[in-house]
Amino acid sequence: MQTIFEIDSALDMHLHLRDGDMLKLVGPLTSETFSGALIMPNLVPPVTTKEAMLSYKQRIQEACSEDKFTPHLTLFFQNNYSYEFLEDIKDEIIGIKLYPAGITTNSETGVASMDVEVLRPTLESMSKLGIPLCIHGETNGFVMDREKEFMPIYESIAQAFPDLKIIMEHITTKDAVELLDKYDNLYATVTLHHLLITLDDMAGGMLKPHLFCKPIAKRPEDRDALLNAALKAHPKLMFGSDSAPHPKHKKECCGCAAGVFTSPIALQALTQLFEENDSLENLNAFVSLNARRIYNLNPVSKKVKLVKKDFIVPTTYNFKGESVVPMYAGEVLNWTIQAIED
Ligand SMILES: NC(=O)N[C@@H](CC(=O)O)C(=O)O
Ligand SMILES: [Zn+2]
Ligand SMILES: [Zn+2]
Repeated sequence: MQTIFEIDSALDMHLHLRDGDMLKLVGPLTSETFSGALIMPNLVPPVTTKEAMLSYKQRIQEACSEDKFTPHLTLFFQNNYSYEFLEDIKDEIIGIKLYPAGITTNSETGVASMDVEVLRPTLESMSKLGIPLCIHGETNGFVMDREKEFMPIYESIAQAFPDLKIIMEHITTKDAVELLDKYDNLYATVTLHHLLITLDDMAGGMLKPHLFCKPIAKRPEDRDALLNAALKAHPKLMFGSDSAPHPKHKKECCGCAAGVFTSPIALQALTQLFEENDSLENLNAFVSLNARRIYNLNPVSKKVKLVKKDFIVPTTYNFKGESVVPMYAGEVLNWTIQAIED
C-alpha cells in the first residue's frame, strides 16, 4: 500500500481569488501548496484594463506572500478590445476569459451574442497575438442542457480560428470530453468536484448548497467520462479547481450563490481519488505537466509531500469578517499534506 506521494509544482488553471479580505483569506490557501494558478477576472467590476489587472496582481501577490507562487492573470473578454490594446497587454496575461452575459457569478457584463461574426475582430487579434481564449461554455437553455447546447459554439469558434488556443473551462459532460479529440485547438479544464459528484449529491436528498455551482453537476455517465479522462491524464485536459469562495451567509440562504470552495482540500482529495482508482502515476501530469505544456509555463520546483494520514477538513475558514465553508467540511480525507519542499 502506498503511503507517501509527491506532487511537484501543482498548477490550478481555473481559480477565483476574489478581492479584499476574502482574497487575504483564500489566497494563501492556494499559494502555500500550488506553484501557480490562472486567476479568473470576474471581480465587481470585472478586470478589463491593464491598470486594473496590474493592481489586482499586486494585491494577489501581497495577500499570497509566497515566492514560489505565480498568479497568472486574465482579462474579462470584451468585444471592443483593439489589436493595439491586446498587443500591449499580451505579455502580462495568460489568456482572456469569455463569459456569456449573466450565465454565472459576476458575468452580467459578458458578451450578449456568441455569434462568431460578432466576436471575430477580438478573436482574430487574439489568434494573431497568440493569446489563449478561456470560455465559460453554457447557453441560457435548460440548466442540465446548457453545456451540451454550447458544443456547436465551441465547434464554430474552433473551426473559424484554427490557430487560437481555446480552453473549455470546467467541463461537466461526456459531450465535452468527446469534443476534445475533434479539434487540435480545443483544450479543457475540469474541477475536483465534477470528478466526484453528480446532481444527486447536490439535490438528490437534502439540498447541499456548498455543492451548488455553475455548470451544475450532471449525470453519472458524465462524471464517469470526466473521471476516466482525468485518471489517464488526457493530454488536453488540465486541473482547474474553479474554487469559488462565497461568504457562508451567501451560500446558506435563500438564493444561494453558485460556487464550490475547494482550494484547501484539492491536492489531498485528488490524491485520494487517484489512489482509489489506481492512477497515482498520472496525477502529476493531470495537475501540473499538462498545463505546463499547453500554456508553455516554466517549470518551478515546489514539492508537496502527502502522507496517508487522516485529514479532518475544517468546518470553516475565517479571516476578519469573512467565513467560508470548504467542500467536505467536517469530513475526513485520508491523505494529509506533510511538507512542502523545494
Ligand atoms: N463556478 C461557479 O459556480 N461560480 C464561479 C463562476 C464560474 O466559474 O462560473 C464564481 O465566480 O463564483
Ligand atoms: Zn465559469
Ligand atoms: Zn470559475
